[in-house]
Amino acid sequence: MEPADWIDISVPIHDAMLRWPGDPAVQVQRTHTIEHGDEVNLTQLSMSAHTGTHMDAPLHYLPGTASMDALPFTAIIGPARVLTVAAPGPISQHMLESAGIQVGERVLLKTRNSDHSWSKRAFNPRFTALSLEAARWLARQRIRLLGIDYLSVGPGNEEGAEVHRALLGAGIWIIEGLDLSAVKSGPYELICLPLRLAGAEGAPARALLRPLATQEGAER
Ligand SMILES: Nc1ccccc1C(=O)C[C@H](N)C(=O)O
Repeated sequence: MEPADWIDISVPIHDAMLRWPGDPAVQVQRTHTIEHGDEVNLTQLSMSAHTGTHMDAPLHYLPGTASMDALPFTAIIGPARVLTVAAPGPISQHMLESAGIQVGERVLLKTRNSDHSWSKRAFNPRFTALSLEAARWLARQRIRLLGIDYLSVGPGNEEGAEVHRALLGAGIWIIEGLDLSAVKSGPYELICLPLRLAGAEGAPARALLRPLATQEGAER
């Protein structure tokens, strides 16, 4: 029996892509072109480390803490659960609690952000994010990894910073900017590999999911 195919849950990186307000423009420029007489095709990149699908290290909000160098591979490779949160508004503790999240889980939240190809639209200041109480609850649950389908796990106000501090302070690594439009709730195998940016507080990442064999409909 063939294993199910991997699904790419990272967004393409290109000049016109959506970015967090305040982040520099993304530039993916061809500096050498074979057709123009160059020996090779070559691209030069300029962007924030928090562009598109990316990870946040504790250092993003907590001075003196772990940078991307210290990323434990166990956070980014292994079984993960996609949890659909269909309700509008901030994600509450109750919504997560009723899903029975366990210690050590890798949790990817598919919210209403996924209804609208978020990465192809203008910045939505009312994107769906975690409430502070939900973030604090996840911190107490000691999950391993939290992913979300927008450029931030926390709302775009002061509470967003508190949400990050609660999660990162509990040793929970974060993936933001996921494209979960092609996946439904259920158990998956996750591989997320952020770039090894030395000493950095974040890094762009490629992320893939594959339905676990136990998932209904995954076997063919
Ligand atoms: N890219 C930025 C540029 C300037 C200031 C904040 C940010 C952020 O990304 C904060 C956001 N709440 C985050 O998910 O980390």
